[in-house]
Amino acid sequence: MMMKMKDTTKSFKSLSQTIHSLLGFKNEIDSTWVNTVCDIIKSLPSTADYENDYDDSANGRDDDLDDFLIPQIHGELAALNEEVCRLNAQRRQILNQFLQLKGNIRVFCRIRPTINGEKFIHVRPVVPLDSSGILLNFAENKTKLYNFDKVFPPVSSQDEVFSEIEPVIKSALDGYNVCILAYGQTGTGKTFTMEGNEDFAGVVPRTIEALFKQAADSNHTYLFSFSMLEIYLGHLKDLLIPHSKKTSDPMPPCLSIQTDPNGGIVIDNLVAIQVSDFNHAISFISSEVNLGQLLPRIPIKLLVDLTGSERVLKTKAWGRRFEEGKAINLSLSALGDVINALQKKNSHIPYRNSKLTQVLKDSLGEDSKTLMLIHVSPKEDDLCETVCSLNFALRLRSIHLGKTESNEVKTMKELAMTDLQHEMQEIEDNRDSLMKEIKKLNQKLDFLTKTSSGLIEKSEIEDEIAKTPLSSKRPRFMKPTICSTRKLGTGHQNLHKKGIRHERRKKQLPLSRAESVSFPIKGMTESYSGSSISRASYMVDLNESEYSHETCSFKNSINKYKNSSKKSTNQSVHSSRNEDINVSKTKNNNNCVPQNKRVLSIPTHVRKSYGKEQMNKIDFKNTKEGKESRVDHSSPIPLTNIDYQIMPINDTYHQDDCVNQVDEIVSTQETRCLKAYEMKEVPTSDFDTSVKSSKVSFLGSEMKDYILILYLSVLLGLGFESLGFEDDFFRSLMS
Ligand SMILES: Nc1ncnc2c1ncn2[C@@H]1O[C@H](COP(=O)(O)OP(=O)(O)OP(=O)(O)O)[C@@H](O)[C@H]1O
Repeated sequence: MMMKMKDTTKSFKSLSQTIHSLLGFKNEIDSTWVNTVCDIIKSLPSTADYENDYDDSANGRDDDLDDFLIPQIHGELAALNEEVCRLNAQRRQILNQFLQLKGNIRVFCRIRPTINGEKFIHVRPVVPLDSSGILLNFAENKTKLYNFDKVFPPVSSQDEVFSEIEPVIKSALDGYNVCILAYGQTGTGKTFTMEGNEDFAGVVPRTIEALFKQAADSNHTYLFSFSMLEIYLGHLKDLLIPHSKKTSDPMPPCLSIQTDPNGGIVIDNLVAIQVSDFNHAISFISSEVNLGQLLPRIPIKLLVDLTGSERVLKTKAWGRRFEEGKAINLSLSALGDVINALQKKNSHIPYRNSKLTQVLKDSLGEDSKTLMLIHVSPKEDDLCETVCSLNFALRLRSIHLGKTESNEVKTMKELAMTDLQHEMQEIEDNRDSLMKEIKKLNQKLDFLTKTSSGLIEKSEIEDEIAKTPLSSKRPRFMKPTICSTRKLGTGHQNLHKKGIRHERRKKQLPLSRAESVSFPIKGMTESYSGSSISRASYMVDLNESEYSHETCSFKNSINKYKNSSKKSTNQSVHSSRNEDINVSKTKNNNNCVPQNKRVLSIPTHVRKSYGKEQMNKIDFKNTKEGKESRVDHSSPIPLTNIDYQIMPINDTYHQDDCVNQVDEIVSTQETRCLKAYEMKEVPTSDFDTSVKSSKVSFLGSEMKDYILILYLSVLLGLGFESLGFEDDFFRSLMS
């Protein structure tokens, strides 16, 4: 405790020196205000305390205890992992039993609701009876009953459809081949079911999400890769390879269907892109036929959106469309034959009759789970197509059912399935809680092993810090001292602690500036105005010579602008604290800049306060009327590079005496850095035309002075703001 007090007092003692040296105001500034600040800080709990505590606990821990704890945790982990493996195997087995009871090949039927004011003239041609039956009114007083494994009536939701599919998706991660096919006439909702739309996500995005979630929850590492294959007129096409537009473009490599030594199907030359997360994966989904592949050694070809199954004659197609129709029907018929033969357990399965069935060979095999989603239209006009689709389904189903089951058998089956479902849920819950325990123990183990070897991850410490009450954190006032120690060359913190602070700043900054930062967004079609940027956070970004904060701000601003209403051109929006840096707007889409560029301009009121004379000293290269100034930030920027982008708004910065006192501090390094920037275009609507033609060197001493003062003020402002000293205090400091 004494140690802590001593350290903290030392920091406070150096505070006045720090402030004096930062400002170069040694003689002018009355130290009473510094003492006042010190008193306030003393009364506040400090994260220095926390960090000392942390260090104490890390350094002063009993090594013998570690030696005892680490093997004990290893033992616990091994036991838990074993139990998880056991539960996984049990769950896999039960899921498989459940799916076998349900049927490895199942046929569902979804009836599209009426859309766009569709009306029935006579009777409804397709009437859902219950969860598995459909009544078809195909002629006056003539009906036919069709049974399915599941019927989704027009009112059924995407959720309901997916809940039936989900167990099959789970079994894909258990190593079973899975194939989900959407079949039906054009316009019956195949794409709606498979892809859905923004409001009603379909099977594809839900499946991908479920796969990633399940992979994340499991204690195995999965590698996902994506391929997209289209079968058109009997030819294979890789949808991940862009279409060649010119004849001179190189031809994409030929795709061919091969069989690997294990009997699995491999498409030679098909591009497979490794996907890291859900969003990455989903960005690839847009094709007619999507074949997903899951590695390692668990190939699943799923989510197949088949082309419309309508009869060629009905469509009155000719030429290429006729050929298309023929090819589609041939492959669908071949698919029916394959499923038919599989259901009959024939010794010969006619996979080779079409490219579609060749590609799907291993997904339609004996151990695979296949779901066929038949889509039908509710319209009378489509009755013939509906009959065709239902008969296609019937062909698959009738064999599948073989001997009809008695009601008793059906009920028993259902009861058994419900039991299995409960059992599975219980196992999953148990496994989840074990996984949580494993995670905790792993964290503990990491901490122990790293602290005993002196390696503590920043993030772990951050976590610990985040857990401590806010009041125990060090006020941000102390941050400028890091900068000052750097400037004065008296840095004493070890890298580890610097890392903590840097990381912590990263976490804190967006909070302090999320409301006030904006950058132009690529692709914005409307003009918008940028809002002011928090000087404090901005300066810290540059001070660290890093752009991670900037990126974060940029993302914030993108989100902000995505959500915000459009604002008028040339209107500068400022944060509540009259911030000093203004980031301008683009006027039209063409002027939008890449993400690594920022558009900066000087708002009218700043220009006014700055004065024409000072503005004339700015060297705006390539200035053009009506356009924006562009600054390339793609290369790292040293500490003071920001200089000529910052325009002080607050009049207090204009005091000449301040300017004179900091003059000598402006280094030649800044001059060099300034040249790294190119300010190409500046909005001229409010500008004096003399600014445009001005080629006077920017490095006027007054400008440099303003900039430096602003910089120093910002450093101090960081701390004062945290202490509750807002602008008033900041201004009084400057004056
Ligand atoms: N269950 C549903 N609920 C609401 N709208 C639906 C539903 N099913 C289909 N639709 C709508 O019907 C229209 C046709 O659906 P969709 O494009 O999915 O048909 P499709 O069978 O994929 O056609 P194609 O074979 O031409 O690709 C779309 O506007 C779709 O939004």
